[in-house]
Order: sequence, then structure tokens, then C-alpha cells
Amino acid sequence: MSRGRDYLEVRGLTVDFDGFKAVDGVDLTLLQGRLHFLIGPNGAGKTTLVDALTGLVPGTGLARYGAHDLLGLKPHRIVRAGVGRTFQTATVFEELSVLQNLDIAGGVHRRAWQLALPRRGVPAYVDDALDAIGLGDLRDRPAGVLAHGQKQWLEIGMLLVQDARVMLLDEPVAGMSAEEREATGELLQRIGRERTIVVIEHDMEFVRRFADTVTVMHAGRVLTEGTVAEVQADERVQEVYLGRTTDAVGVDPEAVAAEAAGEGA
Ligand SMILES: Nc1ncnc2c1ncn2[C@@H]1O[C@H](COP(=O)(O)OP(=O)(O)OP(=O)(O)O)[C@@H](O)[C@H]1O
Repeated sequence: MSRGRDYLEVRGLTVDFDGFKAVDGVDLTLLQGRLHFLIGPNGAGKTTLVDALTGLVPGTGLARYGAHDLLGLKPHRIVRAGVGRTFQTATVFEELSVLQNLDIAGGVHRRAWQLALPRRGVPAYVDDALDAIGLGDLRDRPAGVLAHGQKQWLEIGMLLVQDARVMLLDEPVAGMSAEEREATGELLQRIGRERTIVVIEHDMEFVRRFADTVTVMHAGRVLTEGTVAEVQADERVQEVYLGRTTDAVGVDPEAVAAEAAGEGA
């Protein structure tokens, strides 16, 4: 991974739940330095795809990152290989401070005997992460008192201190205010320059505003891939979203049709 851009290459990824293929032969090439968005109706297989890439469900095929095939690794090895994720619901330790949450997350790269040593001061990488996520002023507050958006930022900070080079984020802006969404998008743009970031998202405004590349999934497969304008102009995408799932993904069918016809913003 020393030359050129980092990337995660997924080939023929399949997740079979007792004969039901929730993910069905997915190919993806995810490049460092771009904000990739994964969209698609409910049940399309987006979260299951991320579950397979992070070792939470078994998948077949290939998910190559550097020297590793992620599909053959246990979850903690995948974290060590530099691949981290967030969940739809934040998984911070509510009773611990922001700083303690970050410090614990940073422990994945420390050896067991190092974890037992008394620690002086705050490691530089924890300070850097605090700066990046803008929670420096709240560092000593229990994570439980943070606003919803701040908890999502803390989770992203936890991935930063883990030195996750690939970040898989499941609906990071769900439930956020417009300002928080904007701040989150800008944060992802900043940290995404040197990382591979994949965002599962239903909020099409957010996708339009921040996506470099959009992959549309439907029924476990990749329906199409491209820029926001390209995927919105794709008739198959319109069919998927114009169908019964339109409301669920927050897409206004008339706006999609207008944009496809070149009338929209
Ligand atoms: N452990 C499981 N066992 C059986 N089926 C499952 C399991 N996990 C997910 N599924 C099914 O796999 C399909 C894909 O689900 P998944 O959650 O990946 O979709 P999604 O695109 O993330 O949807 P959403 O946008 O609603 O989160 C769904 O039909 C779901 O019911």
C-alpha cells in the first residue's frame, strides 16, 4: 500500500442467509480520497455488505485491502488491518468521558502490557482526533451527555485514533440538524483526503452535497455507480425509487424525474 492510492477491492461478495442472498455478487472498487456513498431502498443489502466487510457476518468472494482479504479475518483483525465502521446507533461508552472513549479506542494498537501502564498526559493522536471532530471543549464530559450528532462525531474520532484507513459509516447524519449534517460532511471531506470513506445514506440532500461517487444497491446487487447526476439520470434507479420504496429513501420522484430531464438543480 506504499505506492499510489490506497483502495479496497470487493469482488463477487455474497452473503447468503439460509438460501437468501442479502448481498449477491457485489463488485466495488473504493478509492482513497473520494467520498463514496452507498444508497438503495430498505433491504437492498447495504448494511449487510458492511457487516461482511467488518467480519460480523460471513461472506464469500473477495474483499482485498492491501495484503489482506478481509473476508478471511476476525473482526478485531479487520480493525487492526485499518478498517473501521460506525453503526446506525452510536456505540460510545456513555459513562466515560469523551477523552476516555478516544483513549480506549486507541488501545487497539497498543499491546496488552502497554494498556496496563499508567499513562501520562494525552497522546498526540488523541488530541489530533479531538481537534478533528471539534469536541476539544467537551473532552472531560461524559459521552452520555453529548448531543446525538456529537456522539456520531465521537465515533468518527474513535475511528481516527484507531487509525482506520478505511471507514464504513452507517447513516452518520440520521437525526442530525442541518448544521450538524453540514459540519459532518465537511469533517468527512477533511479526513477523507487520506482515507477511503464509504457512507451508507438515505438522506439524498446530503448525498447530493457531498458524494464523489454513488453506488446504488438493489436486491443485494449493484444497480449502477457514478456521480450523483449520473445515477439520478439512470432509468433503473428511477424505477427502483419510483416504486414502492420511494418515500422510505426520502427521494421525491418528481424531483428525480425533473433532474433526469435536466430541469432540476
Ligand atoms: N441475519 C439475517 N438473517 C436473515 N436475513 C437478514 C439478516 N440480516 C439482514 N437480512 C435481510 O437481508 C436484507 C438486506 O438487509 P440490510 O439491512 O443489509 O439492507 P439495507 O440496505 O441496509 O436496508 P436499510 O436501508 O433498511 O438499513 C433484508 O431483506 C434483511 O431482512
